[in-house]
Amino acid sequence: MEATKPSSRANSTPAPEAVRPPLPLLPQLLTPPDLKEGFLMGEDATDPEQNLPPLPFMSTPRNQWPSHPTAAFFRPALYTYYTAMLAFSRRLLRIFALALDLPEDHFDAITQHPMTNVRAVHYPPQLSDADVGIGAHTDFCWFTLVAQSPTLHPALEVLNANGIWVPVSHEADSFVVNIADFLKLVTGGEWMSTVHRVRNRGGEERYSMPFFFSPDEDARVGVLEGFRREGERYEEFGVGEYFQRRLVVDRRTHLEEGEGGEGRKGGGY
Ligand SMILES: O=C(O)CCC(=O)C(=O)O
Ligand SMILES: [Fe+2]
Repeated sequence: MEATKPSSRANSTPAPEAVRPPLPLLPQLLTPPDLKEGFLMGEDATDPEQNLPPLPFMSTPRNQWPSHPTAAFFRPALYTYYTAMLAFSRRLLRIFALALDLPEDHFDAITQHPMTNVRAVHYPPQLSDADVGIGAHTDFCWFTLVAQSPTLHPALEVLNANGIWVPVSHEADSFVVNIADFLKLVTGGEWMSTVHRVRNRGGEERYSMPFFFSPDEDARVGVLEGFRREGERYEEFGVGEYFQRRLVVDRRTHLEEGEGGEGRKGGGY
């Protein structure tokens, strides 16, 4: 369960400002099914650290920084991380463009003021196998870079093509790179979003800091020319709109949809 899900907006077209609501703290979420707690921050044109031009859909503050004096270190520390991860992600997106036989700057035009999130998450040890840190899902961004704390028992698991859950051990000085829905969408399903989950069953505290990197909220995306199948009709759709739909649809429901179907006319989401 994520505190950011705006459940009351499920049936209404969101006002532009409402697509990405203010980012709340994620306190006291130690209730099943998701056994985790954390702080969420993201792109916010009202935070001077981000140096963003005025953007009409981002005119009210989103990030909610703790104000207690003991937390004074937190905002600069997260911004140091955020700034480095944003630059790194932009470079990685260019590498992915080259890997897709596209000019390296192909995605730059729709990733000018990208939707971004850093989550600083704590997973307490699970007391029961019935609990989960975070249930099976794919991420709805271009890709996610996950820094995870070392635990003897790997807690992050990814689902391979044979339906086997593969544990992802901590490796020093490395990130886990999860390909996510927008890369799946533009490649017509050729690149799959990584299905993953967290089960912290080793008795240790676990911390992770995923960085989620998406296209611009006001961009439109569709299946790339080179990945279209003959005879299929394709449509573009708004990134913010897709994001909103994913926020209000349970992630597990999404996993039941036809793989690679999004972006194809009639595929739906
Ligand atoms: O904590 C992790 O390793 C992954 C977290 C995750 O998948 C998510 O927040 O979407
Ligand atoms: Fe995830």
